[in-house]
Amino acid sequence: MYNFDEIIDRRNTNAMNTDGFRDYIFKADDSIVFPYRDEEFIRMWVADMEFATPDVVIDGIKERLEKRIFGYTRVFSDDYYQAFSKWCEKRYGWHFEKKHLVMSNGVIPALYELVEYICREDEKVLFLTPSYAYFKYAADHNNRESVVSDLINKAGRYEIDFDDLEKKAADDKVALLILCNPHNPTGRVWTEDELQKIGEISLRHHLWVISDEIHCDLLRKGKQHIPFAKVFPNYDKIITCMAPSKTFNLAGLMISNIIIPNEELRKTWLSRHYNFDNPLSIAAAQAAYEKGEPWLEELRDYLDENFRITKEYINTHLPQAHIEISESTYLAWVDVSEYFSNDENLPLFFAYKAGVLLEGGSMFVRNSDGFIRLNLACPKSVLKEGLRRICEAVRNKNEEQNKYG
Ligand SMILES: Cc1ncc(COP(=O)(O)O)c(C/N=C2\CONC2=O)c1O
Repeated sequence: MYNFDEIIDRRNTNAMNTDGFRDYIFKADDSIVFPYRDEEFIRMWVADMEFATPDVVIDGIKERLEKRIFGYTRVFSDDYYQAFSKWCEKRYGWHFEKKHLVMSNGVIPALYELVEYICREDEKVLFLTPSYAYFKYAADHNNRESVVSDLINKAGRYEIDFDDLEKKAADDKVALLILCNPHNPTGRVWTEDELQKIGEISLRHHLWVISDEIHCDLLRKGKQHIPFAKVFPNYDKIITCMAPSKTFNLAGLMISNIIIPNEELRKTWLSRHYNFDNPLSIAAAQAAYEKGEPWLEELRDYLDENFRITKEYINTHLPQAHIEISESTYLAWVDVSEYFSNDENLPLFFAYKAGVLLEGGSMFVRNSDGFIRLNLACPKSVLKEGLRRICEAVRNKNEEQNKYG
């Protein structure tokens, strides 16, 4: 019913995806001159999608536009809470109180604020690696120390080293665990047993836990998301971050749901946070939660097929690479270490040699050398061209190496 094969021109939309890659991936290094015009790149890097947001969301925005006044706005009406809370109850069997919900213009801005509100200046932030780099930046921004616990890669399935996590959590100065649930970049969907163990460690060491669940709606068919707070309903030091931004391709509308059950922390948030919201974003998010489910289910089918295509193609054309189908997200995590030395700048190699923009290597804090992360949320025709270019560039590199030693 929905056309995910449509190629949509994003030029002249101020999109990070098309216009921000030199700054973000290559640190605005003007000495790098690529043999590709910007529009010739296949873009598989930043985590937003090449698909139009659902028609029901656009209709919701249009309906609000027709009210024609866009003054100071906040989520006052019960409608928004009803839409989002019903979404969580239906899809995750999880209920939270209306007074616990606060709004943020992004999960990352929320992390930046919450690290400051939760951690004293000499306290530390703990998270699992490889990691989305902004978990570290949230600590750095607040001059709080980061402590990391490396995930263990068991033949492509990442698992938590609970002994190491416990050891790090036992440090009296570690005050906060930022949990990525589901996990970016490995795609893991944590099981109830894993969440139980994480929670037991957190409670034993009196940690605050921010459970960043921004990817929770984008699971492979058959997988089930479990909100961390659902496993520990009586522990009020858990903050849950969810949003329509990844699910419905709305990241530019800057609206996220932050659930803070702890009264004191919520009071701090409400007194310190700039507590106004964009009226068009509220309308978009509410429409998404009320009417977006059919689109989401078709999107999930499309992404599942994109993962199948990607695994098959890489297994065929790069036999020494290793890829497992991610349990969640639209991000494939590919081990290409057999083809590269550890110090290779993978994003630079693939941008220059393949005309593909991707993230990888040291962009995920640590425990990620030799890996590339591919955004598969694009039309199949674009995906296939990107995979063709990636594999051809690696094969050519290999042939050159074999020829010249
Ligand atoms: C785990 C996680 N949390 C938060 C965010 C961003 O939240 P926002 O501030 O947009 O609400 C992202 C986006 N991840 C991205 C964005 O580009 N590349 C990534 O891996 C994410 O992966």
